[in-house]
Amino acid sequence: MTTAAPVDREAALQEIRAGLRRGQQALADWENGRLAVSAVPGSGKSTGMAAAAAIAIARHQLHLNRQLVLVTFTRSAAANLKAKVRGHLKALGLPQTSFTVSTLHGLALSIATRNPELSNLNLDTLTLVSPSQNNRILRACVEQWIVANPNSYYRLIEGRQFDGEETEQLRRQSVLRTEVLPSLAHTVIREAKSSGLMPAALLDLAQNVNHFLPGDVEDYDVLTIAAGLYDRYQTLLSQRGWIDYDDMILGALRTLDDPDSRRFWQGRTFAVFEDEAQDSSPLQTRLLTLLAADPDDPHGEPNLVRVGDPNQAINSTFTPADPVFFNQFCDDCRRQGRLVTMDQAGRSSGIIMAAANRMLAWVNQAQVAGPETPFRNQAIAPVDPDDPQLGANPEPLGAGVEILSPPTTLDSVKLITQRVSELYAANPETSFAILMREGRQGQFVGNLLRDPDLVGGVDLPAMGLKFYDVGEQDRQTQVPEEMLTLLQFIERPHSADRLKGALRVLVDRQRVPTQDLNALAQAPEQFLYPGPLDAPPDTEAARIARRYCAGLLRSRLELPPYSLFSFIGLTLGYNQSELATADKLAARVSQQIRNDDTLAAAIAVLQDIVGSERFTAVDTEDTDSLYTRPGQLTLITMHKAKGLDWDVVFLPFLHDKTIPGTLWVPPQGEFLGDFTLAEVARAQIRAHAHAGFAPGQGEIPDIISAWEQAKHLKAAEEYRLLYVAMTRAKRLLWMSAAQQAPFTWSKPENVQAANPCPVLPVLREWMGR
Ligand SMILES: Nc1ncnc2c1ncn2[C@@H]1O[C@H](COP(=O)(O)OP(=O)(O)OP(=O)(O)O)[C@@H](O)[C@H]1O
Repeated sequence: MTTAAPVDREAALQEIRAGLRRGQQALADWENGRLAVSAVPGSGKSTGMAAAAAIAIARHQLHLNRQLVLVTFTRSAAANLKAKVRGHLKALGLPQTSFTVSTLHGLALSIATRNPELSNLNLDTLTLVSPSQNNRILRACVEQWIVANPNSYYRLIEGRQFDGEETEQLRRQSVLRTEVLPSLAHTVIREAKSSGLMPAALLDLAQNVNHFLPGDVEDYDVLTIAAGLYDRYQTLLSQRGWIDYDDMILGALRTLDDPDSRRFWQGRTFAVFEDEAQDSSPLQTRLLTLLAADPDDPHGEPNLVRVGDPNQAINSTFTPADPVFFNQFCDDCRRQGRLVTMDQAGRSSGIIMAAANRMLAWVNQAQVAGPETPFRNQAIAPVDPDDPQLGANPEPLGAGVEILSPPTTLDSVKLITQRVSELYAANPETSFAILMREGRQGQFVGNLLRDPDLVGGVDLPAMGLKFYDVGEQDRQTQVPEEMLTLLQFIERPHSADRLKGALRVLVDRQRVPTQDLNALAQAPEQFLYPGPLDAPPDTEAARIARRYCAGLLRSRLELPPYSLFSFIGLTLGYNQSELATADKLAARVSQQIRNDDTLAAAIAVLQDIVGSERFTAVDTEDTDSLYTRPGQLTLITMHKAKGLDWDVVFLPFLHDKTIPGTLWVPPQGEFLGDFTLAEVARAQIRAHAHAGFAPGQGEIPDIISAWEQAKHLKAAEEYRLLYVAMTRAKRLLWMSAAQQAPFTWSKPENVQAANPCPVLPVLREWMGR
């Protein structure tokens, strides 16, 4: 027998550290307590975090019962980080069980479901409410609220003025019942719940709202209405035994309220490292801080390392995440000498970083998004000459930054095609992306690019360039196939093939540990229902597999085929969009089996769907690298592009109507006033959540001030989104605003004169300096 050569651990540790740049090393040198790492785009946050994790594991000799908990925002980020940490641990000869990597919700769910009696969440019985079920619940809440609050409802119908005319009354009722109130409920529940506010607390908050308004402005007591809707929502969810995403976090927090449980989790958690910390809600941060605390010194410093870029916070208008919180954490840490700034980035050419810096400085100084500045004052710097990253800060292509204003949006696309063909001809290994603000712009571009005649005869595919339209591909997920595999197992669990198929899916989705599935599947009956004389594999991994399989089989007895889809989605740990796909699939299948509502019929329909071209499963192993392949032009939204990069990035439709854009009051809702109730309520709740976080915050603003704040919030976020988009480019950042642009992107052919986003003239002037 040969033994592996002993690892010179100290040398290996030094080597890992030497592969880091300055800011990353400061992260790797963390020893205990809190640490804030504020990082610029392209600075290598995950590279730094993976190395820091491995070093901490080695230094503190962590193991299965004393682990480092790494938290990331998405599952693919979790997979990437895990692979990096594993690589380091292998080199160090350290146990792979010394750390976990999960998404925040994944972590919360494992804490909550380990002690169902404390969290009230039981993995065997809970159902994650799907988006469409959620919509139905919201509608039900609205109907119940109307019955219980006829006066408030009538007050809304009256709006700012009303002459009592009957058809107008009916129209207003319909707008309120189907649009305004469901949207208010949707926004408020999310916002309040993730800020840790339950309905009663929201009602209290409503008492503090300033109602001194000018005489001509209608007031509606929006938060009281919102609290009423929220209260009903909670009741309906619990009656049905459903949970939403925030309940997972709340369930975990309830578990940690229990002293024994808290001691258990805190005891096995040595420290928490959080990535993308700018995107966490207050509730999520509370969970991580609690977990990171020392059980013997609960009020001492938690071992909590939070890494993020407040300037890339782009979820604040649809989640309660707000860069205010992470900025505050950074400022607190700075006062104690616990702030690391990772300001060197190797991704882009100097001119691209300089353009992003110029944009950031101008937006902050011009106060284009209200009195608060959208960005943390933090410039991106190039790396040192001896930086470990090969080819850091590459030479620019062309001018590095190119800004155009062609006559129409069609001309923009023609210019892009032209530029791509030149650059691709010069170097077929170049990666390209067109980043759009909204999906409909993507459809417009996609349609043009698929027909060379429309774009001046340049035939990119004929030149060999690959084309990846992410919006289009998104529909092709693995969801249908996985559903089919699990339903087939549920239908015939005693078939070894089907059992194995199901186990493979469970392993691939990281529900069940990797193991020899043949050993489990060879005798399905014994594996699933072992009798006293049977000796099925009895490892921990096998027991986990059995538990999942038993849960699936039980669901067949308890649920109609339609509901099995979301149950399976939950079992497989689907993310929100995958759950939405599962839901859509369920709707489609159940429509086709209306007359034969059986599992067999559902399977037959699914087989058709999976077999058809439209739903061909894509390989989602590593979507990031699929999006950024060399020799490919990728069409993707700015939001999705976060975290990725390309040699050449096109930002074609930068008009002021989209960036920063304006908050919109739909015409049918104008009878209420020049605002939307949902945005008003959001800003009011946020003012409360930010109390103590941002200067001057804390008072709950009146309806008019709240609407003003909502506008600033949106503008600030749009500028950050533009910053994210600009910093995706490595060697050429191409930006344009056509002189004419569509009034709405649902009708791209209807163009009218359009102004550029105010950043463009500023950058142009700066370029010509
Ligand atoms: N120390 C290093 N040595 C070698 N390569 C590095 C190092 N640090 C970062 N890189 C490389 O730099 C690139 C950018 O890193 P990464 O994607 O982690 O940046 P980021 O900070 O997450 O950027 P963003 O926030 O803009 O998405 C990656 O290709 C990574 O491999």
